[in-house]
Amino acid sequence: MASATVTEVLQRKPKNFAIQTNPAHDLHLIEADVPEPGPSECLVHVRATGICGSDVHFWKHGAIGPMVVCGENGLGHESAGVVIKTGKDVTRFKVGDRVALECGIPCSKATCYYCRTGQYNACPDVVFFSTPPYHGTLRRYHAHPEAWLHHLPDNLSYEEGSLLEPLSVALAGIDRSGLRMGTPLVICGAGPIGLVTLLAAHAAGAAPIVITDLDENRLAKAKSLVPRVRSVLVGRGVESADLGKKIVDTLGEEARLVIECTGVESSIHAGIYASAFGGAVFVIGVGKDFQNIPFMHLSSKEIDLRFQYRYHDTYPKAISLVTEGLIDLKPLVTHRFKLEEGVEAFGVASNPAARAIKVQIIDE
Ligand SMILES: NC(=O)c1ccc[n+]([C@@H]2O[C@H](COP(=O)([O-])OP(=O)(O)OC[C@H]3O[C@@H](n4cnc5c(N)ncnc54)[C@H](O)[C@@H]3O)[C@@H](O)[C@H]2O)c1
Ligand SMILES: OC[C@H](O)C(O)[C@@H](O)CO
Repeated sequence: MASATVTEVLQRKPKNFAIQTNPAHDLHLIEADVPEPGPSECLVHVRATGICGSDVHFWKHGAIGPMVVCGENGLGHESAGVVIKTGKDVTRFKVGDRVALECGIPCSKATCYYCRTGQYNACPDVVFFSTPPYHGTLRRYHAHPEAWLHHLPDNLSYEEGSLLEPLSVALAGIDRSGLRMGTPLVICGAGPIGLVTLLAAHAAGAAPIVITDLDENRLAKAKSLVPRVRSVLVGRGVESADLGKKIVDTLGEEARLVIECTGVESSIHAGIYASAFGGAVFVIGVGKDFQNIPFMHLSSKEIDLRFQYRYHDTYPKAISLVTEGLIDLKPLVTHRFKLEEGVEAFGVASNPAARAIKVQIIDE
């Protein structure tokens, strides 16, 4: 079937709706201009965007650590879509190509140590769409540098394309954590990041695996995704050392690796107490600016406490893992909304009673 031209698409859907927040925590739908792609950019009709916890955080709290919402700020960075127009220097994409958007655009200068050495997630001049002051990709039309678009194989839906972003976070963490086949693993938190980490760790051969959460429904979801996972329901107010012991009992041994996906201090502590001598607690979750650590416990058990910040070079790997059938991201999507219903979608994503895992905003 011939691809629709930009004129046809814009005739059918002329309004470039976007979801924005601001320092007054006012989440709203706006109509933005349709951007003209630069010479090395593609204009993308964004077809699917997942709502991330950080989007909710920017809306409700106005900041994540040093990233502070200072003005009108468009949200969304888990997106996939179709190219509807190309800049004059674009060589790898044509109109009609289906793409996943990698939303952190580093400076890529040879003078940038981090870009030069491949650690582009550390580029100090990165433009990360949706992180203030940059608008996000939760909009109908978005101009994206061709270098940071990835071809979406035919057997991957736009939704799966958007889920490559949280999968990227998990893959980056798993890669740097040194997880191996047979590593006894604990995953703290069964939100989207914990669940994607579970899928990836299962595919990578971690065994046995325990996952924790405060929410029984999320643990049930984990079990439905990976039946062999063992779950620990975290009671509020339980001492972290006691919880650590319960996790060890459930795992059957002390953990060689804990991948922490909540950023909550007590959960990090429980992970530390569940670790073996020489083990590692690898923190993906983000949380309070200052947190205490059980210093002498870490010291006397030589437990490494390490962190992950976004990702680099994960999209091609993520695409292969999903295309080859090792990781199925589809069951993570629990709710779907139209772009025009974006504010309502955020209401569901931020309401625990709605039991959402991944809320998607779809624009046909
Ligand atoms: N490092 C990075 O680059 C990066 C990237 C993406 C997301 N994140 C962070 O990862 C974390 C997880 O993201 P998400 O989208 O899954 O968030 P989420 O809030 O949807 O899920 C967190 C889960 O942790 C559970 N939880 C809370 N306190 C707990 C406790 N004490 N013990 C066990 N479970 C507990 C919650 O019930 C929830 O299910 C967030 O902090 C997010 O900001 C970090
Ligand atoms: O996956 C990317 C993360 O959600 C972002 O780094 C966010 O936490 C702040 O921009």
